[in-house]
Amino acid sequence: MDVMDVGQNIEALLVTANRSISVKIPLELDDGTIRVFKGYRVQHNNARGPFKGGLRYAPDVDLDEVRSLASLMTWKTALTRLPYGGAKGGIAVDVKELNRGELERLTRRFVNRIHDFIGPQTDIPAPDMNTNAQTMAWIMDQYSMLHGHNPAVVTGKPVDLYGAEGRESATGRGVVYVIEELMKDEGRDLAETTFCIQGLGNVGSYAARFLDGLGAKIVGVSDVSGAVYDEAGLPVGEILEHVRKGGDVKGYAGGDALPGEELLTLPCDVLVPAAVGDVINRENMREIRASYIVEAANGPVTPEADDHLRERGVILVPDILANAGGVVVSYFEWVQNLQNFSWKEKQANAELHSTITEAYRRVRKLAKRRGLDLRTAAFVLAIGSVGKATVLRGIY
Ligand SMILES: NC(=O)C1=CN([C@@H]2O[C@H](COP(=O)(O)OP(=O)(O)OC[C@H]3O[C@@H](n4cnc5c(N)ncnc54)[C@H](O)[C@@H]3O)[C@@H](O)[C@H]2O)C=CC1
Ligand SMILES: O=C(O)CCC(=O)C(=O)O
Repeated sequence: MDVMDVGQNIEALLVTANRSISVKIPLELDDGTIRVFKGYRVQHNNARGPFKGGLRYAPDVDLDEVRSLASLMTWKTALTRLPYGGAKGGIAVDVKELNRGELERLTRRFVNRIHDFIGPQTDIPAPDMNTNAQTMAWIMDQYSMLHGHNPAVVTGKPVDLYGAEGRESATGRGVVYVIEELMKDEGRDLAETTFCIQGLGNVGSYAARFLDGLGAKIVGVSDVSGAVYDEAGLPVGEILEHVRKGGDVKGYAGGDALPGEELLTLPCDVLVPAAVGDVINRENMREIRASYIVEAANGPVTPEADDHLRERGVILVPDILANAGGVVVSYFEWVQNLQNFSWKEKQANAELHSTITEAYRRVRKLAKRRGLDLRTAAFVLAIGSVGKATVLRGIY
């Protein structure tokens, strides 16, 4: 906060979440067992508009994690100038332990617990780790049973059910738009640049596909099962097809198989962590060999590792910029739902390109002007914008 002109009183307003919701979700499994899950929704700030942010299903989800992810959403929507605040939610559950019907009931019961706190002008959830368009369809349906038909309560829905063309690929596409700008600024040719990507879920797989399409050389990829490396470049299309059919990276036969965590320290020019948080940390920060890190995941670099990498001259594009493509196209979906109108994917991609490259340009310009790293510059812009909205609305 000290590189910004944010007064202490405003600072106190910005660091605390507006509302933190924790709920108990009892669920009867198909075999008759009763399990009790914990669900969360943290609404961090709505000075600039309704709360907005994803829902994640993972065993280690807790209130602290959701709280910090919710604040990232506030800065992300501000940086990209979307008329939203920030929120995040989740359920502490291992999705592999539940079947489809059980997951549907869990999702619907979660909505029953939080429906009074969400809504198209209040708080609009979206997909994140281990949730997808189907999860969003269940949320829309359950919310509509309680409040009347209302597709705009959630984004990232299936295209056949009020979803926006382009939302599924938007986060990975945005990551690649940012990489293209970064490479231009750094005077590098994508075809001569090597990439390692951690995570081949929604974000990582689309980022890999689009980078491959641009002729970039992807030398390493990983998922929770393991990593694969080939310094000559991996056959990305073949790996993605293997994953699409339900396979994991460990089960892929080509390239050199490695333990998953080794992906992060492989020799490459650009490292794209696109999986979970805190993976680049005190344990491995000295072994990172990439010159650039593009944070496709939320919070993949701990503050200590961030300081260390900055001192070493590694250029890092922060999550609130690099992975903002998802929420940008979520915004387009929301607008289309409110207008009962739908755009073609080409339009969504073009608007995404201009929104994200414009945000990147503003960050890069400020960083250059004030001698800041890209993360600090992005936070200066985002926090400044939320602070200004807070003051303009008036505190009483
Ligand atoms: N889905 C979206 O639109 C957005 C997602 N994000 C962030 O991107 C990241 C990934 O999200 P999604 O792709 O949606 O999730 P996902 O659930 O579709 O995929 C997650 C991927 O990470 C892998 N993974 C999990 N733990 C791992 C580990 N310890 N090491 C290596 N790989 C591991 C999984 O095997 C899977 O390939 C998360 O941090 C999420 O918050 C950010 C913005 C939007
Ligand atoms: O699409 C959205 O509304 C939010 C996506 C998200 O959770 C994120 O950007 O981290």
